[in-house]
Amino acid sequence: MKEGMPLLSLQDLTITFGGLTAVDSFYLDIYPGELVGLIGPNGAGKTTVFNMICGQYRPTRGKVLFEGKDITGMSPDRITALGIARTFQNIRLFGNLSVLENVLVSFHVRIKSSFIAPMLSLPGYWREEKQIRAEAMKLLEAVNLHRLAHEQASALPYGQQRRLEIARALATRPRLLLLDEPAAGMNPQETIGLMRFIKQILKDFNLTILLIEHDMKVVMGICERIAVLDFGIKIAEGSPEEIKKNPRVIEAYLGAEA
Ligand SMILES: Nc1ncnc2c1ncn2[C@@H]1O[C@H](COP(=O)(O)OP(=O)(O)OP(=O)(O)O)[C@@H](O)[C@H]1O
Repeated sequence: MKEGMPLLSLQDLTITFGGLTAVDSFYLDIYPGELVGLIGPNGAGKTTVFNMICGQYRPTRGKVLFEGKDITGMSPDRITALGIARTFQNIRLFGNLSVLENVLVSFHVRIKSSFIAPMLSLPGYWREEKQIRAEAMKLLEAVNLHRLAHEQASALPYGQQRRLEIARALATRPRLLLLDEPAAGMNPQETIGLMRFIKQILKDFNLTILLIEHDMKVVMGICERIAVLDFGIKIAEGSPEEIKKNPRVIEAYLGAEA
């Protein structure tokens, strides 16, 4: 067990839609600097967990604590401002805008969504457009997309669109980054690149990452710890080695295939 306070603590997290309990009393602690995987068969409730962390869904029961603070039921904007960012299963970019413009939009969202901003009128607080552009370019450099800054986003190969999407999430300066199936639709080479990329940003941006992923090579290759959901219930948690040989996990996946 890790020492100190978890960055994110999910406690008894539960949500029902009509008669269906999509997530049932889910507990998970994530510590600063960790890269944790969240896996499970289709429909297990993984994305629903993300939606409850980020404020898209309000849990029926239970709590989301971030840095010890109860953020359950807060608006997505406020949660972003507190330092949680996410990407989606389906890439969400402004395809007709350039790579740079896509990141600029995210910076503007960050400034707008900061609930302290309107109260501050300190000179120099409001960054000039020029400074924001410089910052956006710096971010693109850090994720090695700067050479493509003026390309149209939709013209990028799939793997780079994924990186751009992650760069947009990074523009909000998160402490916690939630990645929803980042390797989906990637070819094997793009997947290897993505794994390196995730490990690199974890370090370079001082992040903590929770990752949903179906590609077991990715999950087993980069996660230190993995939680497994099946029909909304956590059936296992442990190291990749432990998860690989866990009979309940094997059964859940074999059952899903059959
Ligand atoms: N807004 C909603 N209204 C009704 N049911 C929902 C809603 N959101 C999710 N569900 C249901 O909750 C369950 C879990 O869905 P979720 O998308 O979280 O699964 P998942 O593990 O992310 O699946 P996948 O791997 O296929 O993306 C599913 O049965 C889904 O139909």
